[in-house]
Amino acid sequence: MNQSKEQRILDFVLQNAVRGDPRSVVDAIDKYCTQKEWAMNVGSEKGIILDKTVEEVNPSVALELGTYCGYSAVRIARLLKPGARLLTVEFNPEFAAVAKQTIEFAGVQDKVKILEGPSEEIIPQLKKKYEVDTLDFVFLDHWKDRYTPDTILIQECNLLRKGSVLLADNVIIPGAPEFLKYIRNNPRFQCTNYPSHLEYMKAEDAMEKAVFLG
Ligand SMILES: O=C(NCc1cccc(CNc2ccc3[nH]ncc3c2)c1)c1cc(-c2ccc(F)cc2)cc(O)c1O
Ligand SMILES: [Mg+2]
Repeated sequence: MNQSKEQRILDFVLQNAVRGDPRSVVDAIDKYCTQKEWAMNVGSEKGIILDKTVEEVNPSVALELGTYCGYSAVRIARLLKPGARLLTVEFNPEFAAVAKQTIEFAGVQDKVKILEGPSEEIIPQLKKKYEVDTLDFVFLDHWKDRYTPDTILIQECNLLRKGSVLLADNVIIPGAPEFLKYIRNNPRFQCTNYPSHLEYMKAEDAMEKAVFLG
C-alpha cells in the first residue's frame, strides 16, 4: 500500500531531525515542504506570527483545531511554560496518527493531547471530560467553514474569559470570509489582521487575531 504525503513528511522528520529537539522537527518539515512536496502546515513565515502570539499570551491551556501533521502543535508546545498544556483536535485518523509520532519525536508529548474527532463534538466535552475551565489561546486551522460555528460554540460552552485570544490561519487563502465578517462585526472581540503569505508559496495570506473582551 503506497505511502501518503503525510507519511513521507514523517519519515523525513525521523531521518533528518533530532529526537527531543522541537526546532529541528519544525525545520525538517519546512525543508521537506519547500524542497519536495507542498503541505498545509502553517509554515515558517506565519509560524513566527503564531510564535509571537503564543509568547504574548503565555497560555496555561491552549486549544488547536486542525492538528494535521503536528507542525503547529510542536511550534506551540515548545513555547509553553511548565504545567501548561495544548489540546489539539484532529478529525482525520491518518493525520492524527502522523501527528502523534511527530509530537513524540519532538519530545513535547507531555504537553500535548491529541483529541480525535470533529470539533463540534469535542468542544462541548472540554469542560467535563478534559477538565478545562477556560481557554487562554485558540488556534483555528481546520475546515475554514467551521471557524465561525466553532467560535460561536466555544462561546456557548463558556470556554472564553476576558483576554482569551483566538488566532485564525488562512483568512485570505483558502479564505474564511464569513468568519472575518462575523468576528470583525462582533463587539465582544478586538481584531487584528496579520498579512503574510501562504506557506511555502508567494501567494498572499493572512492570520486574524481576535481578543475576547468578556
Ligand atoms: O483547508 C485547510 N486546512 C484544513 C483541513 C483541510 C483538509 C483536511 C483537514 C482535516 N482536519 C480536520 C478537519 C475537520 C476538523 N474539525 N475539527 C478538527 C478538524 C480537523 C483539515 C488548509 C488549506 C490550505 C490550502 C490548500 C490549497 C491551496 F491551494 C491553498 C491553501 C492551506 C492551509 O494552511 C490550510 O489550513
Ligand atoms: Mg492553515
